[in-house]
Amino acid sequence: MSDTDPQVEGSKLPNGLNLKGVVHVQLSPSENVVFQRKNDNESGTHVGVLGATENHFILLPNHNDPVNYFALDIGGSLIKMVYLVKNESNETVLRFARFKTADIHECISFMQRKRSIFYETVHVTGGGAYKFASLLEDKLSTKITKFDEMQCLIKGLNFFLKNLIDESFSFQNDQKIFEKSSPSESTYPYLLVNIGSGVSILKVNGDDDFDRVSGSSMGGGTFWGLSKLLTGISSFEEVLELSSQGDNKQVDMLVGDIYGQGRDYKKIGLSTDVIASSFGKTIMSKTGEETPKMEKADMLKSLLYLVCNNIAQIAYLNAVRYNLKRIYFAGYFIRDHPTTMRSLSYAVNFWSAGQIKAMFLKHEGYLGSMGAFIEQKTPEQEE
Ligand SMILES: Nc1ncnc2c1ncn2[C@@H]1O[C@H](COP(=O)(O)OP(=O)(O)O)[C@@H](O)[C@H]1O
Ligand SMILES: CC(C)(COP(=O)(O)O)[C@@H](O)C(=O)NCCC(=O)O
Repeated sequence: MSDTDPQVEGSKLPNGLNLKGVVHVQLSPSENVVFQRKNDNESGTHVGVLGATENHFILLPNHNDPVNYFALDIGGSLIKMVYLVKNESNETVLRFARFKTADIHECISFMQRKRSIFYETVHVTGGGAYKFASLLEDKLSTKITKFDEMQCLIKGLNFFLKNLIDESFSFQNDQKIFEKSSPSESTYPYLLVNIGSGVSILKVNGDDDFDRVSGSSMGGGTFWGLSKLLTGISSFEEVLELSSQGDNKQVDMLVGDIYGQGRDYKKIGLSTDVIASSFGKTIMSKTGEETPKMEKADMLKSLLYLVCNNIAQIAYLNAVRYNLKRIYFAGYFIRDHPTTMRSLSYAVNFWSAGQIKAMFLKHEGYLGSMGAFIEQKTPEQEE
């Protein structure tokens, strides 16, 4: 285990969560599986193949109140859960779990099994807060408090940035370059690009001050859906693994394929190996010739580039539109996956000629659920 230095001195949120001395703990993969199974004492419906975030937990050494808290972000693809438990040493820890939205019953059983503690309400955000409200209230016999998904994303992101050292990093030459991420006034404004099933783009001006400035339907759902259709693979982890072994040049039409091998289109700054047309090689066969057979890995690499390049370009254009120099990419799509982070970083750097920085987050997939966890009921919601 490796601890980071506590950064917050004695803040206590209105909901009673004592954040003094918050410590971020990262487990090695083997420790993590044992840890999760041993402490949860269950077969591990949500454990499966873990995302990067489930290899962490956050220790709240000064929070001694009874532990009674769950928060959910129910999106188009996945349910992300943040919950508080006591560990073997009776310390309070914040933990992270995910379920497929389509398997919401597994999430509900997980919460039912932890029913030894009483909770007055469950904080829920994302579209599923509305879609599944009565199911959750019914099965959990508790009240659901709904929170706005965009508001929760910002709350969660600012919480992580303020309370954890090493939350945010850039990805340069395949290395994570961590920033001391205590946000000062100069952190704002920034752009948040949340890549979930779809993409939401928010300009964040301050702690609670933001506008959703753009979005795109070409997001994580698109990549995952087309990957399934192209390859028949039904595990997202397998898709990511295979994509990193692929060679997109077998599938994409490059500038050099159009201008002649090795030739750049210098006048407009396009080098020979720039993708001219994603998936373009598929249509380069002569009349009467069969469409060339493509390897799964190569198609997946090409598809990942297509989706990442498109998102990065829209992000870049919005950053220029609002004169922003820093873009945080988040959402469960990223999965700490080097090819994804490399591709988003490369594209932002390419389009902005190095003027705009792509940033990533350790808790990339849990901004909304963390936000819902710390969010408070407003007087309107009480009524
Ligand atoms: N194990 C997984 N199963 C399904 N999708 C996954 C998985 N891991 C990562 N993803 C990606 O994450 C996306 C969902 O991201 P998320 O931020 O949870 O969005 P949403 O809130 O819409 O569910 C999926 O569309 C897919 O691209
Ligand atoms: C509707 C959503 C906010 C839902 O969030 P998600 O479950 O995808 O995380 C998101 O999918 C989105 O912003 N889609 C893009 C819509 C658009 O601006 O074109």
